Amino acid sequence: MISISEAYQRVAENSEALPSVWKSVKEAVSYYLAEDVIAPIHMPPFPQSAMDGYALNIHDSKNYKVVGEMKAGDEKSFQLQPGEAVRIFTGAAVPDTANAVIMQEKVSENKDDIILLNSVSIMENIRPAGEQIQKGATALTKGTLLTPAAIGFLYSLGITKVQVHKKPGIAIVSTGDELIEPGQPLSYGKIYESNTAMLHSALNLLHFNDVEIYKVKDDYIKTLKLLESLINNYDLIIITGGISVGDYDFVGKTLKELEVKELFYKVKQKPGKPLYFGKKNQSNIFALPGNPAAALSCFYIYVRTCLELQSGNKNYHLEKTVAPSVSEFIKKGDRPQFLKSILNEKTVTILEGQSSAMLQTFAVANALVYVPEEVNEINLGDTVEVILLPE
Ligand SMILES: Nc1nc2c(c(=O)[nH]1)N[C@H]1C(S)=C(S)[C@@H](COP(=O)(O)OP(=O)(O)OC[C@H]3O[C@@H](n4cnc5c(N)ncnc54)[C@H](O)[C@@H]3O)O[C@H]1N2
Ligand code: MOO
Repeated sequence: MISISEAYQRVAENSEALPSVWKSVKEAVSYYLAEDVIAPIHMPPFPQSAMDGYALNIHDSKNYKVVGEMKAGDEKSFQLQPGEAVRIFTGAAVPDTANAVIMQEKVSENKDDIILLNSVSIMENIRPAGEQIQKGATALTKGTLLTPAAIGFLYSLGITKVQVHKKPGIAIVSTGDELIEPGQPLSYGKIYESNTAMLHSALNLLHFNDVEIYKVKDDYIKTLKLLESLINNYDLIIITGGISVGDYDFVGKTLKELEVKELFYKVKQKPGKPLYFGKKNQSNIFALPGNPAAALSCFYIYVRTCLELQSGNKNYHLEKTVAPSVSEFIKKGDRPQFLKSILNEKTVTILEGQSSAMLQTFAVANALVYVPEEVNEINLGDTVEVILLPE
């Protein structure tokens, strides 16, 4: 049995960024750039007016003659002499012969001329060509997360395709003879299968949408055949259940039979002791405990880390904070523990019902309090480490 930090490190060391693929920018939100993006144009592409007003060729007097009009999109050009102005609107190209734009609120307008009510400074309200970025400069660097703002920026440069790290293709596998689909009648000894829907929704929440779901009975041959068909066809395989030591727990045995390289099996933690992580060729494989709350805890701590690193989020780390506890807790046993909790602005509440079979508590939690091995109890006001959950 290895420690949490050792297990975490093995996940981090064995989750390489996936190869780059070309992706349409409009579908690239939440992807990470695999290459620097170079600006193909100046932005703005021309000197641009930041205001509705008048573009001026400045001279000594406050009177200007208005010789024409430029609205956004106009392709006209004007040769302004000192003392001449054009009526101009926000976003329009400022004539090269103008050296300031004055807001219309700061002039008195007559028929063909204007009088400035304020002084004006050179380049006022003109966004020079390339002010935001120059043609040939690096617009976004490799490793950048493509947010909606980044998508907009790329489009503003006319870029419609980028190289991003592929996101993992993911298979979720549920195992167990006791599992019934919701919608079917529940017979004695059976429970509704909930882990695949839970993990699928956690993946979607984190922007991993290339997911397929498989279900298999507690049957050695069927499990072997299914896992054999998935290995090499998915970047990440997440199995739930059947990883403990029972006679009908076939996951570990079949992974061994399929020559998956075991990176660890069993972590000194609660919940999630029988967590397994392995690798074969391009496939990373997690076997999560079947107990739903244990499966989800392991997902947030270990599987998510693997997914983020595979996606090129090389600076990923668990989001943590510290907060004073407003609950008491006595730890049984010596395994470090992750406790379903509610973190608010100032304090953290450790919830009742921490069993790894219970999801009711998890359903209202937004954080996990981490209780290290050497800590046996948490008292009111103790500062505790808190891992934030995605919402
Ligand atoms: N002798 C020992 N027994 C157990 C040990 C141990 O060290 N020695 N470890 C216990 C711990 S800790 C855990 S956690 C569980 C993990 O067992 P498995 O991963 O083999 O999971 P299963 O036995 O298949 O299922 C456990 C539990 O979860 C329910 N389950 C499974 N899959 C689903 C699903 N898709 N949806 C909803 N619920 C599911 C299943 O019905 C069981 O109740 O092992 C302990 N045993
Ligand atoms: O790991 Mo188990 O989740 O302790 O019940």
